[in-house]
Amino acid sequence: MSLRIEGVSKTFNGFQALKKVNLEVKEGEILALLGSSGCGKTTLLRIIAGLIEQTEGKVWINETDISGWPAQKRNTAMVFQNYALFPHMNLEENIAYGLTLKKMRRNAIRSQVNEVLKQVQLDGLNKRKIQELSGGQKQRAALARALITKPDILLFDEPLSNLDEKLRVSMREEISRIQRETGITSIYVTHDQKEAMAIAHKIAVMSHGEVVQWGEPEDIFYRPVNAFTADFMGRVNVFECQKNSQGIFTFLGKTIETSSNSKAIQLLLPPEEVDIYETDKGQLIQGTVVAIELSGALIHYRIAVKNLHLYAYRLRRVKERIYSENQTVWIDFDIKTIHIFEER
Ligand SMILES: Nc1ncnc2c1ncn2[C@@H]1O[C@H](COP(=O)(O)OP(=O)(O)OP(=O)(O)O)[C@@H](O)[C@H]1O
Repeated sequence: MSLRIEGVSKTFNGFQALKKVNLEVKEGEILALLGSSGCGKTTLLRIIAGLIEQTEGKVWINETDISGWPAQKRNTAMVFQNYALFPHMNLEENIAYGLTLKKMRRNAIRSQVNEVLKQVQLDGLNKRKIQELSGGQKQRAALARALITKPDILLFDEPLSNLDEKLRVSMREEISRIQRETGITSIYVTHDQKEAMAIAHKIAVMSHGEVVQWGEPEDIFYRPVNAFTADFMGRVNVFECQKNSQGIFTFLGKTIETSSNSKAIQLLLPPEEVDIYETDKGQLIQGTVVAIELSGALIHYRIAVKNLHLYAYRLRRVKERIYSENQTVWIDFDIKTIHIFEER
């Protein structure tokens, strides 16, 4: 099933939480709604589920306008951060709950429960009490409970926020796998850009109730439309650049080719594109290492160059030369790797 959000706005007592949001999720795809707290992600999810009603706009599933439909008619299922499992029921009863409401036969329920338990790799734990499950297992249980209803649209509301980093990584792989296998069109709310990049076919970056940019993860990461998206995607090295007296934009002595008519542009110099040298090989730019941070297999250098500070990320390999604080270094980058923002 495909999902389309058309000009959806939501106002709560005069406060506009969503402003004319337009989005589309193709059949079988995951769209990540990415944004900081309060930007309207959950509100949009709840509108799709039919838990609240939009002030204006429409929600379409395939070619059907479901805007006025009650939640129970929509065939969506939600997976929550806090699992929302029933503590007085065991695992099997929790998962069967949606089907018992539909008054299905017990044998049919049992076989479907076993099937989804297998899918989320909890098979054999049917009689476990909820409080005897780990955080990761509870999240699998919550997913199983959503899957058993065979929803047209799966809605994930920050499902991994309560888990530690290692478990988050393995669970997002798991969600990806299950989503691929079932092919259920999904929306995944998160404030974590890494999670969004890892899991989604498309990402919508939201701010103050609006979609700032919407596209493939690679586009959003490498070609953010403005400094807000760049910052949200964890991209450092955003600079402003003025036209010189000859009407040319230059950055650290290099000429930028652009057809921009404005007096100033904003650009991103990807930190992974900055090379560092110990000695001047000619045409290099002199700087001083101001700070060094180790981030897993990467070394983040902050380097003072002329009147600005820029970051250079290098892979921390055994053979890699490691520079020290206050060391004079020379840097270089290919001017073609800079990205100029469309919007300011
Ligand atoms: N029922 C409500 N009444 C009044 N204001 C609300 C209501 N629900 C949400 N809001 C407001 O709408 C805005 C968007 O809220 P929403 O929960 O959608 O944000 P979010 O992006 O999901 O944030 P978080 O990541 O913190 O969950 C917030 O400013 C919130 O306070």
